[in-house]
Amino acid sequence: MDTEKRYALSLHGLSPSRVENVEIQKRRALKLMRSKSTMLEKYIFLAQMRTNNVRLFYKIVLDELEEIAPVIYTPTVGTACQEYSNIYPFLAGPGVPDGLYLTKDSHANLCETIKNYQPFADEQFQPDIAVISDGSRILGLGDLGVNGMGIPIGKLQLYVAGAGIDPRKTLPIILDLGTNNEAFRNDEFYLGLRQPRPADEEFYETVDTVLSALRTVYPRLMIQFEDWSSEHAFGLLEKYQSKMLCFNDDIQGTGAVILSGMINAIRRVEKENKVNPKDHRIVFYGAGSAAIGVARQIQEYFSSEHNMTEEESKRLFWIVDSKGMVTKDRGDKLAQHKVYYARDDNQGQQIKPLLDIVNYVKPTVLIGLSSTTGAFTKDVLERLAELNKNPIVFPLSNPATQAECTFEQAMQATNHRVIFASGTAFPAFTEPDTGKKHIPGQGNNMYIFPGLGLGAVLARPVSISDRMIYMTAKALADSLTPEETAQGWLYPSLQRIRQVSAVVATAVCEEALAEGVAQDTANIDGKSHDELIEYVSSQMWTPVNDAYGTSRI
Ligand SMILES: NC(=O)C1=CN([C@@H]2O[C@H](COP(=O)(O)OP(=O)(O)OC[C@H]3O[C@@H](n4cnc5c(N)ncnc54)[C@H](OP(=O)(O)O)[C@@H]3O)[C@@H](O)[C@H]2O)C=CC1
Ligand SMILES: CC(=O)C(=O)O
Ligand SMILES: [Mg+2]
Repeated sequence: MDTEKRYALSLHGLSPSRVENVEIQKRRALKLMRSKSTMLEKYIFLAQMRTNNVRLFYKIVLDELEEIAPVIYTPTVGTACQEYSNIYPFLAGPGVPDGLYLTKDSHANLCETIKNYQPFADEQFQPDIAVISDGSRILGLGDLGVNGMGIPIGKLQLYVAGAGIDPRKTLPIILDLGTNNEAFRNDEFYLGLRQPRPADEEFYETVDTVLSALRTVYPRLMIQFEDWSSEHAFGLLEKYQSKMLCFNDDIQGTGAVILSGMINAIRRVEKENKVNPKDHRIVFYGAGSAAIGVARQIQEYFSSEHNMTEEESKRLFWIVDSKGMVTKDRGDKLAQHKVYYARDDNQGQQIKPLLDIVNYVKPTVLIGLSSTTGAFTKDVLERLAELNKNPIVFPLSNPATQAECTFEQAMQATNHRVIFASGTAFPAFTEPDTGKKHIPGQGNNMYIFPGLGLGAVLARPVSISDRMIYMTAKALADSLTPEETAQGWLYPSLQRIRQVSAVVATAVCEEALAEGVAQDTANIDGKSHDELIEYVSSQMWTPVNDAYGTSRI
């Protein structure tokens, strides 16, 4: 802050005399952050910086996204959530809320409680996007109750960094309905309700009340459901998808991002190994919200782009859950979301070990969304490499501790032939003999949700259709530069995240216009594709053009 401003605001004499620009502030902050010995300490340091100096925080996040994303997002956000009740008092500054905490008791004056989250007391800055979780399935770490707040916060930080949503227009929400995590309920430091989660009737009624209140207070709000257990994730999506502006990131965002990487992997093996796309056989290890969401998107791709009938495209998938391969005649009552993909051609065979399933199916693609560390063993990976010149292996569970295998394990077991993407970024792998360096893909919904949200905010469709989600996947797949494609990458460089989000947001606007459901058409209708990308990009908030949230120095 310059000297004149200090006088104007009566802040003169309250800080050292030197007036600094944001570049030197950034260098100092990075030096301090890098000196921290653990990732959690870095997380706490950055959370404090966000409270004290939002502008500097986002300058650093944007400029150094590849270094900072693993701190504010997966994997460290997983540790932060596990520790949230222990670190919470040291994260935000006094009087600066980090998000909106709702319980059933807030009901009496719900709208007032929602309005009470006003870090920016200005009509102009009403929230555009809320990310809401009930903390029941936080990454692959299970029920973390109120500690799950780290997830909505982290996702919204990526909305700002990735798609230029103004931080003043973001609303992180945790709906604290208790927790079934007994260790937390017995922990003296746990900050949430110490009661078991309610039965379904009360659950759906409470969520309904909260969503109605949110929409009453902020009628333009887009709501992202995040990390709700699969038991409820599908039910909520089905109930609200066509009724309000919302989507489920774990089902739809993940579906789109993985389809996108899969399109590029399929193109690669078609070009290099002449594998006919229709000959793919895809095993999903895990059958929860993420796996089924991904399967649905990939199926849509085969139906739309490869003219397969629904029955043909459905038969490309074998789904595996904790009891083994999902079949119609397994003898247990399948959860509703598993029924569609349950096989009926297994001739009575029920197979459980993954290696046996691989031998039975002979897959070209193995996708992990099971939160089961190390499930893709050396034997499994070696067998895939025998079956395929370039096996496609996506261990997508988060954080890295839950991943089905590491990049190094996949490279070693396949003689460096694997086509790979994981949910949390793994380090690059260097071939010991040749020194050739391989960069793994990161199949994480962070490539989709920021652009999807920005597109929804700009076009304000009545609701988010399945086709819009599908179009984001195609746009992301086509967003790679020729250099990125030549290197065999499945996803674009994170450094280009804003360009990529502009392309994704444009796809949403175009599809909303095509479907005739866009409500804010004045600025987007009648523009060419390139003009629309330019317009979308021009709407992104940047920390350098805005003095908001600067510190006192
Ligand atoms: N990369 C990305 O962008 C994303 C990654 N994810 C990750 O996906 C994972 C799963 O999320 P979600 O689907 O919501 O979670 P769920 O807990 O609903 O699903 C987990 C699934 O894995 C199955 N499973 C558990 N143990 C085994 C086992 N030993 N063998 C085979 N299957 C097993 C479960 O079986 P059963 O049904 O029998 O219990 C269940 O179907 C999480 O780690 C999450 O972080 C999620 C969203 C995005
Ligand atoms: C990335 C994400 O949304 C998850 O792991 O749940
Ligand atoms: Mg999630």
